[in-house]
Formats: sequence, C-alpha cells, structure tokens
Amino acid sequence: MAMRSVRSALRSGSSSSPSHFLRRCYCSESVPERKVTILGAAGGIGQPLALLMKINPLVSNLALYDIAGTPGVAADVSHVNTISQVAGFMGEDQLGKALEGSDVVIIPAGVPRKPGMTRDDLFNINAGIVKSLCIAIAKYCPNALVNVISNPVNSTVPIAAEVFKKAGTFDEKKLFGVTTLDVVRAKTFYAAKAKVPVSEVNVPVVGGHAGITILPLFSQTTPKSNNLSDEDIQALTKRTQDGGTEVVEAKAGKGSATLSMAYAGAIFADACLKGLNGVPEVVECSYVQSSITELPFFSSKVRLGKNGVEEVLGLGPLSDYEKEGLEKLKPDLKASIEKGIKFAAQS
Ligand SMILES: NC(=O)C1=CN([C@@H]2O[C@H](COP(=O)(O)OP(=O)(O)OC[C@H]3O[C@@H](n4cnc5c(N)ncnc54)[C@H](O)[C@@H]3O)[C@@H](O)[C@H]2O)C=CC1
Ligand SMILES: O=C([O-])CC(=O)C(=O)O
Repeated sequence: MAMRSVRSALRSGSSSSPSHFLRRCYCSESVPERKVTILGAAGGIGQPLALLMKINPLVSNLALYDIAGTPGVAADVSHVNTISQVAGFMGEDQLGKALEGSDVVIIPAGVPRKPGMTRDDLFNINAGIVKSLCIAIAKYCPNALVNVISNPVNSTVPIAAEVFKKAGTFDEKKLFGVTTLDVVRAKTFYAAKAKVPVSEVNVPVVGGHAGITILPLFSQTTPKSNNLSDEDIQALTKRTQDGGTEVVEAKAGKGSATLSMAYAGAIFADACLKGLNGVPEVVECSYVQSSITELPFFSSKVRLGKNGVEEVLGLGPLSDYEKEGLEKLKPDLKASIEKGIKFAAQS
C-alpha cells in the first residue's frame, strides 16, 4: 500500500487548518494513501464537507460526485493548497470512476426537510437515491466504509444493508449511519447549560436519528456537572432531539443543517480513516447493525479499526429517565427499520 510521510501531510495538509480535530491523529510516522468519495458533493452539506475533507491530511484522493454541479465545486476546492488530489464526477456514467478504489464513501445525497416535515417525509425520494447509490458502491468499491447521512437515517441504513446483502457484499462492520451531529449538539447544549468548557465535554447519544429516537445519555456526560436539575436534563434532551427541527425552522424553507452537519460528517469520516490506519481507541457513536438491544440497527458508541467497526459498545448504566426514553423510542425505530427493509425488498 502506498504510504506518505505524515510530516509532508502535515506541512501541506494542515499548516493553516483551524480544525483541531485533524491535528490529533498523528501517531505514526506515515499514513497510507486513502481515497474518500462524497456522493451528493454539490449540495448544502456536500460542499462544506468537501472542503473539510480537502484539509484532512489523511485524505490523498477526494472524489466529488453529484448529478449536477460537481465540476465547479471540484475546481474550487482543488485550489486549496493541501496534499489531496481532487476530481469531480457528474452524472451516472461517471459514478463508477468516482467510486473505484474508495476507502470511505460519504453519502449526503438527497432532499432535505422544509418546515412542517418530518425526516420520514423524505423517505419516498431519498430511499430510491440511497438504494441506487448503494448498488453502485456494491459494484465499484464493495470494501469501502459507507457513511450514510441522507435522511431518514433510521431507514436509509437498513436499505443500504439490504442492497449490499442482495449484491453479496454486505459487511456489517462497514456500514454506518452518521449520527455525529446529535453528539455535536448534545455537547454544545450541555456545555452552555452546565458552564463547562465545550472542548472537554463528552456525551454519548444512542438510539436513532429522528425525534424521540435520539437519546442523549447525559447521565454519562464527562466532565460531570452537579448543578443541573432533572428539568434541565429533560430540556437538554428535548433540545437535542429537536436540534434538526430548530435549524429547519430557522432556515425557513431553505433546507436543514448543512454547516454543522458537514463538521459532524468530517469528524466521523476522520474517525473512520484513523481506524482504517490503525490508530487505537477511536470511538464514536454511530447507527450500525447491532445486538445491544432487540433492534437490528441501533446507534451507540462503536470502536473503529482497520476493518471498520471493531466493537459495538454497550449502553452502560442508564438513569431512570434514560431507561424510559429507551423503551419509548423502540417502537418508532423498529417501524422505521422495517419500512426500509420492506422498501428494499419490494423495489
Ligand atoms: N444524518 C444527519 O445528521 C443529517 C442528514 N441530513 C440529510 O442530508 C441530506 C442532504 O442534505 P443537503 O445537503 O442539505 O441537501 P441538498 O439538496 O442541498 O443537497 C443534496 C445533493 O444531493 C444531490 N443528489 C440528488 N440525487 C442524487 C443522486 N442520485 N446522486 C448523487 N447526488 C444526488 C443533489 O443534486 C444535491 O446536490 C438530506 O437528506 C438531509 O435530510 C441533513 C442534516 C443532518
Ligand atoms: O433535521 C433534519 O432534517 C436534518 C437532520 O437530520 C439534522 O439536522 O439532524
């Protein structure tokens, strides 16, 4: 496998990068060449995500695919003076080239919500988009780690799994629903309320990625704060669950979270790359095939490694409020999973 020196990656990759998370990964002398493909790269999430992946020194090739607009985005991002080579691909006949040799494929393709819609209202359009993109992934880069951002994540990940099963390429270690934005929000909201430094805060968020299926485990937050009441925790939980809707309403018809999502997507892809490169103890929350509850897909902390998921970590001790939240979310999440599986079987 081709390797390049971390020093050269650092020199040209992050000398002026503001992204502190990129700086934490240099624990070996050299890093392998890695190709990252973004599907939906010309969109609201895709564009800032392309920029963030361009400044990630673990990326050597960045392929930007969309049904329209990628030549411009690729030309723009390619002028950033970092190590990776950028190429734009547009239209279905270029999808194979975008995917070939990819180590990590990130999927923010699909329509976003408008005020008054639920994530499930996006199912009819996005299910088909994710399905067709996953058919291509199975064909052109069956070993890639796949990061699904397209909503409704609770259903699109089961759809992707079914497509890969049908193609004979399914590996549960390599399929991820990106729920990092829930963690990012929980950290931000908690730090502000508890008046603790946000950079030190850790909060696991489990379950799924819609409404009450988003379950932040504030009882496990570090650093611990003793000045929050039960009411404060309930308000923080609700704000985390409604974070996406807060942005949809503020954007008033111009889409949903794009910038914070690109940030979250870049953190998660960076974690996948670190895992692939053998960095130890890389742990992030993600919606994956799981047996920690009776549901076949569930978000929890996962340890990432050279093959993707090394270990799906358990829920840990829950407060009574969290236990109640867990039982409440199960029927919703189960229905979304079944809807995805049924769609994949019928279409
Ligand atoms: N997992 C999460 O936490 C979050 C998920 N999302 C979801 O991400 C998705 C994208 O959101 P935005 O970027 O704001 O939407 P957008 O509409 O700005 O961009 C979507 C892009 O996908 C492209 N696209 C459509 N069909 C495609 C196909 N077949 N192949 C490749 N590209 C295709 C469009 O051309 C467009 O450029 C939405 O479904 C949204 O709900 C948004 C925020 C957070
Ligand atoms: O709320 C939406 O539609 C987009 C999303 O998933 C989020 O921001 O968490």
